[in-house]
Amino acid sequence: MSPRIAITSGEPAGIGPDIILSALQDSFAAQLVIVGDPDLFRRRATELGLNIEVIVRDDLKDLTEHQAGTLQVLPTPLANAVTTGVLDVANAPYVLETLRITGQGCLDGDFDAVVTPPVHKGVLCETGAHFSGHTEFFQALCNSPQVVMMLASQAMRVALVTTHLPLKDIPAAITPETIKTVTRALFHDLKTRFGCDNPRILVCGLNPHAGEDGHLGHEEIDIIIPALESLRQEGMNLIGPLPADTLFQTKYLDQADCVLAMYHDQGLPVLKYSGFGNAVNITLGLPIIRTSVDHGTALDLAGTGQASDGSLKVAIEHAITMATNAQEST
Ligand SMILES: NC(=O)C1=CN([C@@H]2O[C@H](COP(=O)(O)OP(=O)(O)OC[C@H]3O[C@@H](n4cnc5c(N)ncnc54)[C@H](O)[C@@H]3O)[C@@H](O)[C@H]2O)C=CC1
Ligand SMILES: NCC(=O)COP(=O)(O)O
Repeated sequence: MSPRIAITSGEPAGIGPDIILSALQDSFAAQLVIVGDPDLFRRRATELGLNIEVIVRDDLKDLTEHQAGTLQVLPTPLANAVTTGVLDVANAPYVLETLRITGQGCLDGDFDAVVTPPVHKGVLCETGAHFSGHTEFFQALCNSPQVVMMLASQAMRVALVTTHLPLKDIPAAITPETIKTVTRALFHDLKTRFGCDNPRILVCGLNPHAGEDGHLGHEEIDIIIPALESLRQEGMNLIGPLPADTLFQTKYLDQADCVLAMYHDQGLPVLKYSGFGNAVNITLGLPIIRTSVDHGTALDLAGTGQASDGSLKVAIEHAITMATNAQEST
């Protein structure tokens, strides 16, 4: 049976609904179900001039294979009607509820994977919830000890030791234990989910020039090098730490299955420069499959028809492939 993929609506005022409506005009070999408010999609389709049929599915048993040009929606009500492009904190609980329903549905076996269009982290935090990202939300929901954010483009995969942290908190978060648990989770998923038999991981230093032998910072000598050495004793193929400013070149990337960056803005700008709009964000270390887009809510583009659906299509295709592989391996 083809996999059943749940797709959240993302921030309702942003481009999430637009890219869903646009992407689902294509065919996908899966049952796709949107968890969101059907009226949101009907209104946005009208605004965008798209002719797409919104089918309400109150019962998941009624889901069918995706038909291009249709949207099957598991209804979840918004608090307020949406003004396109304008955030409304009253709708933030709706966004969180769609994440809870889809994450729990994956844990319960109702869905084979969840795909998440972008949410607005700021408006979710305004509810008083501490929301730094889907990655951390699903980690908490699944009670997972260690998750890893990994983005993949045609050119490269980039995983992160730390996720959504203020810059000032990063050095303290780079500990031997974090490096080891993140690298083990990455190594495991590269083998089991991405078919890398003996994953080769290129590791960035934290400081400029990877610390320049201790003259530009000590984290490499005190923490990163010993942690990598200990992981090598476990049989992992690790290269580095290398200076992050020169690591992203073909000579090194061609030797590796993934780059491990120490923090968000060390690795992701390079990946996004090479493939913005066509990359996928995958959370590793979860008991469920979760993929996402490589971009944010782009409130400026919502309702204009100018938002690219490329990354969402890649995220859906990755979720289908990962879910199919998981079905075949059981
Ligand atoms: N997966 C997620 O939930 C993510 C959510 N965000 C959130 O999105 C919000 C806005 O973040 P920004 O940094 O402004 O990033 P953004 O990605 O929303 O926008 C950055 C620029 O890229 C353009 N852009 C974004 N997506 C596009 C698309 N699909 N097609 C064409 N152009 C596109 C925008 O118009 C803007 O010029 C923040 O609250 C952030 O936390 C950001 C990244 C990922
Ligand atoms: N820059 C990637 C990003 O912020 C996405 O985070 P998440 O919401 O997938 O955890």
